[in-house]
Amino acid sequence: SEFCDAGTGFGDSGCVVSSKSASKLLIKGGTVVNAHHQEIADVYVEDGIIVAVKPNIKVGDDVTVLDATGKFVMPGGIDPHTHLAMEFMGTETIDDFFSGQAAALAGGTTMHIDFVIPVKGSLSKGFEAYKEKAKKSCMDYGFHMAITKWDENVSREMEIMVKEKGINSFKFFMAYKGALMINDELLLEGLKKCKSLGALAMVHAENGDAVFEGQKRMIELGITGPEGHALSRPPVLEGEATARAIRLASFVNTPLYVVHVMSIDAMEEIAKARKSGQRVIGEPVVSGLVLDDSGLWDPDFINAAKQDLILLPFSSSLHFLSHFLTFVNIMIFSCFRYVMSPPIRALGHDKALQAALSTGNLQLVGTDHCAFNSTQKAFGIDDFRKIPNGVNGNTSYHYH
Ligand SMILES: NC(=O)NCCC(=O)O
Ligand SMILES: [Zn+2]
Repeated sequence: SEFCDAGTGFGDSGCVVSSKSASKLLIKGGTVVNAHHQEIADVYVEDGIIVAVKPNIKVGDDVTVLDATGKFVMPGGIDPHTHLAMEFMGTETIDDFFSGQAAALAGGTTMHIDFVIPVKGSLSKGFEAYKEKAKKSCMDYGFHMAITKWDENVSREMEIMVKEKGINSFKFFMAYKGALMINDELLLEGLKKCKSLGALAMVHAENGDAVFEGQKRMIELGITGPEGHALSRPPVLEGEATARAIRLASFVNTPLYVVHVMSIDAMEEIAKARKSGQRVIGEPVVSGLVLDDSGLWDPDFINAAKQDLILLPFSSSLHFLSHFLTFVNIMIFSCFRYVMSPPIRALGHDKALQAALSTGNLQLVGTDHCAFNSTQKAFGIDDFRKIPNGVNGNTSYHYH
């Protein structure tokens, strides 16, 4: 593939790195962007290691030269939060370890960390399954692992993951009642185990019991559309779970990583804990940083529909019908596209999260890339609770 040819081959994918292109490479004339500044310069690489960054580097014929004039040359991004080939809510994400990684590479991300989901609670079975899924990889990746139940075996397997498989971060879902959700007792066991292993505990922080209650309330009120998703799991439930996880981590005295911080409520809990000296990391995601919940409500639905219909080339009735159905599909499901958990929040949370990132109250950005197509999103056409949760975002990771 073109990705393999670019010298990024990895794993069992059959990629072969050509010796000429990989051993000596000059990236010429681009705008080199580093943390401290940017300048037009050449980048000389030998055996995968950057040897020099300066203007007008002269090289011999044995060096592969890439002309980067007019382009930015910057370090590859590391996306700490993705879900590729994830089986979730009765379906599987549309991006697997090839298509998802190809999308990431196109946007300048060169490494990502995905979440292994245990198989019936078994970490080793989950690990084997994800190793298989990842065989088609075309870039670097690592794994976190979710913990979805607790017993002696899980405890032992956590040790094996850390000591033998190179996984040292474990995620606990405080939401998705009846599926991935764990209770406080399990969270405490998990935190203690992470502490004893020197592993990092991560939480998806929403109060799953209250979300369940909120969802029932929406359905009783007759609110079945995507806006019910946001209304049923407001920021207060994210703030509550974030505060609870932080306090339990403090009780156990172990570090905590809060994934996809979507609200001011959660962010302020993290900021407060950090100020008091607790080791807590907060990760906003691209969708939460740059979008607001207006996509879920879409007030222009009818107007947009009229305009597009006039432009449609309907030379035959069949042609018209097919365009119309495609159009309806796009319009209806455009708001479904924004359904993820915790939800994309009302205007204002995005800017506050950006500010928290720039002042250091939040530490790193992920994408939570978890893509479903419109057919999959349509599972929830009559009931927002059945819309597979997740948004895309890994191609645009670097642009934001
Ligand atoms: N975030 C989301 O909606 N989907 C991915 C699974 C998760 O991280 O909760
Ligand atoms: Zn996620």
